[in-house]
Amino acid sequence: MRQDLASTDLPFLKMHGLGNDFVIIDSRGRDALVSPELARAIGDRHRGVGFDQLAEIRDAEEADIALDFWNSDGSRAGACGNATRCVGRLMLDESGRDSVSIRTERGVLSARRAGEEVSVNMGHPQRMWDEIPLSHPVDTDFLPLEGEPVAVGMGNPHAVFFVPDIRDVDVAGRGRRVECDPLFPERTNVEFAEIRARDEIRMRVWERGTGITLACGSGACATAVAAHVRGLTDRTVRMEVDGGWLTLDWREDGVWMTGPTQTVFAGRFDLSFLERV
Ligand SMILES: N[C@H](CCC[C@H](N)C(=O)O)C(=O)O
Repeated sequence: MRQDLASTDLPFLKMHGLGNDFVIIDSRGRDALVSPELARAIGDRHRGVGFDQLAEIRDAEEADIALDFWNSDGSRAGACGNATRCVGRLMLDESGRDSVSIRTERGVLSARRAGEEVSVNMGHPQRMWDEIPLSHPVDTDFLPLEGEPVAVGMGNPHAVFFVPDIRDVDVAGRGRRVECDPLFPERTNVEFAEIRARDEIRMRVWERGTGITLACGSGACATAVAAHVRGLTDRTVRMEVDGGWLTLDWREDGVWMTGPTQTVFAGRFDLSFLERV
């Protein structure tokens, strides 16, 4: 029976960047196949495979590839820095080049080798209330919420709180509440950051549509931008997240993020799994 199904098996790759974990499906040469239902089914850590985000690779005309991102609740994410670095790693290895271009909802991003690690230019941060987006005009440097977070868009919305001691923060409780605050019409990702030095930040994250994750690349970029905007750090910082360390560098051409990537395993979904979706 399984052999009859073999031709309809769907291969995927499980990768992670600092424990921010992804299922990657390569749809080059065919139509996109991921739907909200399929994303939810694969994203279920008990009945499916489980992931923080699903990334679907697609053909692109103006870049080497295009990438679509899905959260485990079936919603779309406009940006996903760590998955961009992971797929960047695949494309750098596949092409043998030092740089590849990746089209995402927020534009064409560039991924480069950085020794054993991968750097991605996540583009310019969005600071206008309607770009992020927020529901009405407010000071994006000090949002009118308890704790006065900074609002930053990196192709997806982020609210960054500065806290004296990260160990005292109820990330799930506060994250869940802020994610759905009416100030954010498309909900928001929520970061909590403790400044350790002008070049070092400790950050924990609650991701929109996913919950607590060990790392969030776009969230790390948003946090570095927010800290610099508030005058707390320089333009280059090292950031410790639950899954390890990233380097963020806010340059003239955008926010560069550098860190490790890892392939966990290659798997296949069989037709019976897909038919249950
Ligand atoms: N983990 C991702 C971000 C996912 C953001 C997603 N939760 C959203 O709805 O915007 C990253 O490395 O940037």
